[in-house]
Amino acid sequence: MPTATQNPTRTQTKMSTSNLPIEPVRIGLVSVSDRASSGVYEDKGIPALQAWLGRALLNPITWVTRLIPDEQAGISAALRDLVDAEQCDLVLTTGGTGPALRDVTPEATLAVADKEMPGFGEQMRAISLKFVPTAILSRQVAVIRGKALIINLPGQPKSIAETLEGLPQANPPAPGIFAAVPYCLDLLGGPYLETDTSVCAAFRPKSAQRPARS
Ligand SMILES: Nc1ncnc2c1ncn2[C@@H]1O[C@H](COP(=O)(O)OP(=O)(O)OP(=O)(O)O)[C@@H](O)[C@H]1O
Ligand SMILES: Nc1nc2c(c(=O)[nH]1)N[C@H]1C(S)=C(S)[C@@H](COP(=O)(O)O)O[C@H]1N2
Repeated sequence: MPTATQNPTRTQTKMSTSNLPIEPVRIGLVSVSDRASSGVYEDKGIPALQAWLGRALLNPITWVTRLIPDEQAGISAALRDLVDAEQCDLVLTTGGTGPALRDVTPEATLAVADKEMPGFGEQMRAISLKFVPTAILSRQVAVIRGKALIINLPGQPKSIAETLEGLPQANPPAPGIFAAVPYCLDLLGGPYLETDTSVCAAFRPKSAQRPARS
């Protein structure tokens, strides 16, 4: 069932030292799973995405969620709806990126793309190899549609934090992909994403940084 909900932990408008309010963000979440969508097992994809993003982001978040089967036309339709009608700034999918016959999330994502962003898939596979040797089986992609960034993540619920957060404390550090998402949204004219640096330090060039909050 389509749903749009507010992040209960970050609803009030906060002010920065520079007096700019923290901007709200609309995030679409799509869990692609034949078994979770038909009730064979409970969906853990959307809760895992909300848990990580709710920890990482200071912005008030409106979630728009979809739990759907591995059907290419349905996945593309959900992505178009989340970007074009629901006006999501960022859309994350989980599941359906592997080599199995029914894994078609990358094809469905590329079908709605204005531009491809290959760096995200490259970095996710590089990070994931530090967790599992089967990381190379994920064909995950990221694309721009309109002013929104759409990113595929693997279906295994633990892979969500692994790929978004990476291993920033490792030597050498392995940055997760989310560090690059705030500046990507800046370049698309989206909301200014602010992160809890203990979870994920957003990287922006100095010229794009706003004063830090106290
Ligand atoms: N949405 C989900 N909720 C809970 N667990 C999941 C979810 N998606 C995947 N998993 C777990 O991760 C494993 C690997 O995910 P994968 O996407 O390959 O599943 P799958 O074999 O394609 O099946 P399905 O599409 O029915 O979830 C699954 O076997 C399941 O244990
Ligand atoms: N970080 C991370 N990446 C991962 C995994 C994982 O557990 N953690 N699982 C891999 C496996 S086993 C598969 S088959 C592919 C594709 O998974 P999907 O079809 O569920 O999207 O993602 C890979 N990438």
